[in-house]
Order: sequence, then C-alpha cells, then structure tokens
Amino acid sequence: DLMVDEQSNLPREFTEKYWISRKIGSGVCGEVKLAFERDTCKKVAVKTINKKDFPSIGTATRNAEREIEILKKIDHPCLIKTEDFFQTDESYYIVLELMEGGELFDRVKAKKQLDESIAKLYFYQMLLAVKYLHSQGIIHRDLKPENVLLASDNDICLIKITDFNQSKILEETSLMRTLCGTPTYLAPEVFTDAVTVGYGRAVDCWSLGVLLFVCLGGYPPFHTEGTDMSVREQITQGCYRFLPSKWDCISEQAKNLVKKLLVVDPKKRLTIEEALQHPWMQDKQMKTTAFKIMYPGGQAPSEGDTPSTSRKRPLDDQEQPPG
Ligand SMILES: Cc1n[nH]c(N)c1-c1cccs1
Repeated sequence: DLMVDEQSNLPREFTEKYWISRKIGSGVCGEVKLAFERDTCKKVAVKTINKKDFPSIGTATRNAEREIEILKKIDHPCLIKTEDFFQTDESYYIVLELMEGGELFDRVKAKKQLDESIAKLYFYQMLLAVKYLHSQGIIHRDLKPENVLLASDNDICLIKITDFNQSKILEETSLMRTLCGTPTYLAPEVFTDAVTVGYGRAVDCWSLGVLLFVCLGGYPPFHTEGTDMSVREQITQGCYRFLPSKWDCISEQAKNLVKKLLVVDPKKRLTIEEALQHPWMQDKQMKTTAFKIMYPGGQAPSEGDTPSTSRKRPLDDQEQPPG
C-alpha cells in the first residue's frame, strides 16, 4: 500500500503531487477539499471517501478500482471529470474537476428561484449530460441540486453533474458481495435483475423533473411542510402543487415539461430524448449559448453532443449545435 504522510494521513504519492487546502463542501460520500496540483498550480477538488462508511470486501475494492478506470474515461463537458485516484487502508481520495460556482442548491436558495431562461439553459445541459451517461450504461440514481455544480458565479455558466461515479461504485458492492458468494440458493432474477435493471433510466428522468421544479419554483415538489401526506405518499401518488405565488410568472410550456417528467408510471414518463424534443427546449438562442459554454473552442463533436460511442446512432438534430 501507499506510504502515508505523517502530518496529514494522506498518501505520500498524493501529497507529492497535490497541496491540499480548505474544505469546500461535503458530498454524499464524504468531504470535499480544494487542492492545488504542485507542478501546474491547477486548482482541483479532492473528495475523501472513508472506507469504513462503505463496507466493501477485497474483490469489491478491486472492482471499485476497475470502476474508477471506467469512470476516468467518461468525457462530457457537463460531467465532472475524475482526474486522479488514490487510496489508503482507510480511505479513497478522488481528485475531481473544480467548479468555482459551487452547488446549484446554494444558487437556487440564494436567488429564491431561477429566471426561466437560466433554468432552461442549466436544464438543457443536464439533459445532455444524463443522455451521455445513459449512453455509457451509467445510471446516476442520485440527481439533485447538491450534485449539480456551477463553473462560476455568473448566471450564464457551464454546469457539471457530479457523484455519478461513487454511487454506482459503492452501490455495486452489495450486489458484488452477493455474486461473490456461492449462488446455491440465489434466485435467477438476482442475476438478471442486476441493480441497473432495478434502476431503469427512468429514475433519472423523474429526478430531473424534481430538479427542474426546484430550479423554476424555488421549492421542492414533495416536502413535509403544510401537508399531512408523507413525502413517500406524495411521490408514489405524484401529488404536488404549482403554488400560484411562485409559478404564475412561469410559462405553460415549462410547467408542461415538469408535468410530463413527474409521471408516476415510468413507462409513461418522458424519456431524455423526448424531453430534448419538448417545445420548451426548442430555443435556438439558448442552445447557441449552451454550445458556446460547453465547447468554448468550438470543438463540438461532429456527431451531435454525445461523442460517438460503440453503437452507431442516428444524427439527432437536438444534439447538433443550432445551425
Ligand atoms: C467535486 C467538486 N468540484 N468542485 C466543487 N465545488 C465540488 C464539490 C462537490 C461537493 C461539494 S464541493
């Protein structure tokens, strides 16, 4: 295992490459600190995941490392890149891109609710990012404003989704533990219904609906205040309200997209592709702005927004930079 730096308990290989600074936030798996790459002074974010909080066995840990290799290959302008990875007996240290605008959660809280045009710009980037994740066989499963980061303090800015890696890596271990044992008594569906089948892509579309609701309305659709229904009942019954005081200034098209994502039956819920085709998304000016911030060097991939993957995909005008 890696030598450990006495003062900081960080792997020496890490401290030789990075200088760690102050805490900038906390993610679902642990804390996030600002760090500087010594050679370039480039700023990065370092997420520490304490292994004792996520029990895993030898093979699962090795699988987590293989997962990290897969996730290091993830490449989309609206997904946080995993830049480096270290571990000690106690913890994982994941070096990630730094986003100086912080979490979308804090931005919405500070502004009470986002202007519709800004919410649309952010949501379009989220749709493209999740579409790319799904094209790589990755389901996020934990999309929320805390996992959407902003590149700067400007309203018009790049957004990036984070935490799509750890949840997939960490959640797989329980399945791996099961599959590592002798399956003498294991039911067939455990093999076929791998976690990803249980977490169909539609779960991310629901979460995107909640995210859009929060960006536009400034409050969550399913909550504990002012109702005797549990949050679980509100969700399973699809019971939420557009409070007039918050939503009267918002277009019917925007509300319509929210309604078509917050559909309880996953088979009737809008897919990512359908959301990209929704009238509220047909906004050339917004898309022009989005592509300029996503591909500042004008280097948008020729095959629409999702770089070509192993499967040949029909050109989708939604992913092409507007003409
Ligand atoms: C990762 C990452 N890159 N840039 C920031 N601000 C983060 C944070 C995630 C969670 C809290 S801060």
